[in-house]
Amino acid sequence: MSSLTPRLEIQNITRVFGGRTVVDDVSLKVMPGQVTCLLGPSGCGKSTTLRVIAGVDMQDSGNIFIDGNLVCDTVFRVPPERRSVGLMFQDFALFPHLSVAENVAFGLSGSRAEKRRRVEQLLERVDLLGHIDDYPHQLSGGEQQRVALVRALAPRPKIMLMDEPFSGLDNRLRDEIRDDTLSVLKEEGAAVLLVTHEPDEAMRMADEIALMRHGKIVQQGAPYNIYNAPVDRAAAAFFSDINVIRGKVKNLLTETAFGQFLTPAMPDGSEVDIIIRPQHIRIDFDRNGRGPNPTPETGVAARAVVERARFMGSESLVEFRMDYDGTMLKVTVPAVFLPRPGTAMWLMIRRDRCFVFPAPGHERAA
Ligand SMILES: Nc1ncnc2c1ncn2[C@@H]1O[C@H](COP(=O)(O)OP(=O)(O)OP(=O)(O)O)[C@@H](O)[C@H]1O
Repeated sequence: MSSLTPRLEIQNITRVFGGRTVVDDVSLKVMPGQVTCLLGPSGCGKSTTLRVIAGVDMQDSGNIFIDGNLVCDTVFRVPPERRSVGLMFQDFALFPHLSVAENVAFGLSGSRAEKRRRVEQLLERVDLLGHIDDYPHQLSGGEQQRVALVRALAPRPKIMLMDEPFSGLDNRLRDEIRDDTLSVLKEEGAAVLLVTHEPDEAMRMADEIALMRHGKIVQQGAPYNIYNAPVDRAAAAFFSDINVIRGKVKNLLTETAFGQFLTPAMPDGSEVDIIIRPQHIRIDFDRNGRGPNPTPETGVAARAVVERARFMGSESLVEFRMDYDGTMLKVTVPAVFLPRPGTAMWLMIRRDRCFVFPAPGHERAA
């Protein structure tokens, strides 16, 4: 096995329920020590993909390899317990009648002393050695989650499959447990495939994100790339609020309130959406009806009037109506900035942060 062999590889996995294709030709590789997040809206087929990899469900077509060895096609099938896969599912509760030590030791083989050493090592790692003889009902939700994590990791699985493992926890606790979990996973070196519908969670945990929609992976890459180079409008909108500036192509250019944009791939007369995230719009004050001078980076400034301003804690959200065509744009500004409704201001957009896509209904024209 070369160091380039993926720990997990799935090829063209398809799963159909009652005539409906729920997982549609999904291929994916996870390298040793890497955390990949399968991210997508509810019902897009993430959990089904994970269940197929775990071996608790079976694909209708496609192959699964672990360390380059086939573990399942539609004929041959290694049973789940022999795949060296650790599972941490939402509803994968601890055994209530077993102590913490017995829960963690559950999947372990070896002598009593060896098992005890591994249990103690892992419980110490997650600061729960003091609870080794407790029962699950004596632990908080966060503590139970950490026991479930080390129980899954105890037999040193090659792959950890995690399905929304933090969803039962409150926000503050969740951030802490996510970070702890990530460092334990990295130390143990397992390849991780984590299912989540929360972009923040995926960005926080993943080396690589596979964005899934309607059973298909629509984009895959490092969080930075997925966020900054989305494949389409829906992929952009999945990660944050977006603003849409619509225009019509004429002679390879699209005229907007912010000046002209090059839109060479779109035919004349077709409509395009220029997408910009709220944090990439800059604001400036009105100087007796005049705004800042154009720059290559931000293009032409456009006048707009404040409709609403809301304090959001670490930032403020200001909504503007553009003088140009009445389009509403959302802008986030760090710290407290709450201009009164009706205030005229000038907006500039970071041109390097704009994404241009064909408007809905104009996709084929591109
Ligand atoms: N055993 C099954 N029989 C029939 N339909 C199923 C079965 N399992 C899943 N489905 C359907 O397949 C679709 C995808 O489900 P899946 O649980 O994989 O989605 P998901 O992306 O993980 O969503 P969620 O985040 O809500 O769990 C859903 O519409 C679901 O109802």
